[in-house]
Amino acid sequence: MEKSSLITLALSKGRIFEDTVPLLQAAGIEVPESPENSRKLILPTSDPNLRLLVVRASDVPTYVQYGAADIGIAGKDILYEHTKEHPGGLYQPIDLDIAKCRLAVAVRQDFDYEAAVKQGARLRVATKYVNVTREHFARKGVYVDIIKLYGSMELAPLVGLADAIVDIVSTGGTLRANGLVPVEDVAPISSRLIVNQASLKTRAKYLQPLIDAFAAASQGK
Ligand SMILES: Nc1ncnc2c1ncn2[C@@H]1O[C@H](COP(=O)(O)OP(=O)(O)OP(=O)(O)O)[C@@H](O)[C@H]1O
Ligand SMILES: O=P(O)(O)OC[C@H]1O[C@H](OP(=O)(O)OP(=O)(O)O)[C@H](O)[C@@H]1O
Repeated sequence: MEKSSLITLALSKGRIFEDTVPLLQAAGIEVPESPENSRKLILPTSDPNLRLLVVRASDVPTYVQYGAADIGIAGKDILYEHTKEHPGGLYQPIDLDIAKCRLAVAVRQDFDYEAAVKQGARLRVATKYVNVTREHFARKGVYVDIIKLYGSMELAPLVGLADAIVDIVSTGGTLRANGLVPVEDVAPISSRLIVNQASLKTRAKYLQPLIDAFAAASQGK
């Protein structure tokens, strides 16, 4: 097969993979192996022109930006952080309306967030989402010290590492299980299709039909 006809799509395993398979199926593309039952990081599809790269959710924009993948699927939370630090190079044509959740500020049940904000106290906020958090509190005019974490943010207020966290909330179950409450929404989140801008120019013939198929499948959900 001519190399340039092969399209590489980067995505993460778990919820994004699971929500993407039905979109591919709607486009007539089957994925015979899944990251749940295979250790392979490059997965073929029933379309000989399309393969999948299984990478960490936070790494998807990097693979696409550098052209190691032509196209990818990433949460707006990840995209926001990535594009702040590495602007340009990524085209984000479609909101796929999958992996829906929200970014929110949460605190311990016994922490009076409104009072702390009113008093103009300097808040310590733990998060993986440093840029979106800095901008959120700057908009509110609240001074914050941001502590970068890579996961299990819910722990930080429980052990005195932070007054508040900014994290993903969906059902609210994780916050509840840890005695935390959401006090403020930061941004609604869903996943977007992202495309390497150079690939789109040089390989539109192969990429555009796939982008159109994703658009149709996500609208028909
Ligand atoms: N509970 C949830 N419900 C719905 N969508 C979610 C939920 N948690 C995260 N997401 C969305 O799904 C995306 C992928 O989440 P996933 O848990 O697979 O990766 P991650 O653990 O956040 O990232 P990484 O592995 O790079 O640290 C997130 O970027 C977010 O947009
Ligand atoms: O409001 P909820 O429905 O409880 O969802 C929120 C949780 O979901 C995500 O964690 P996930 O389950 O993906 O685990 P991980 O990101 O730590 O792997 C996120 O980091 C929150 O902790």
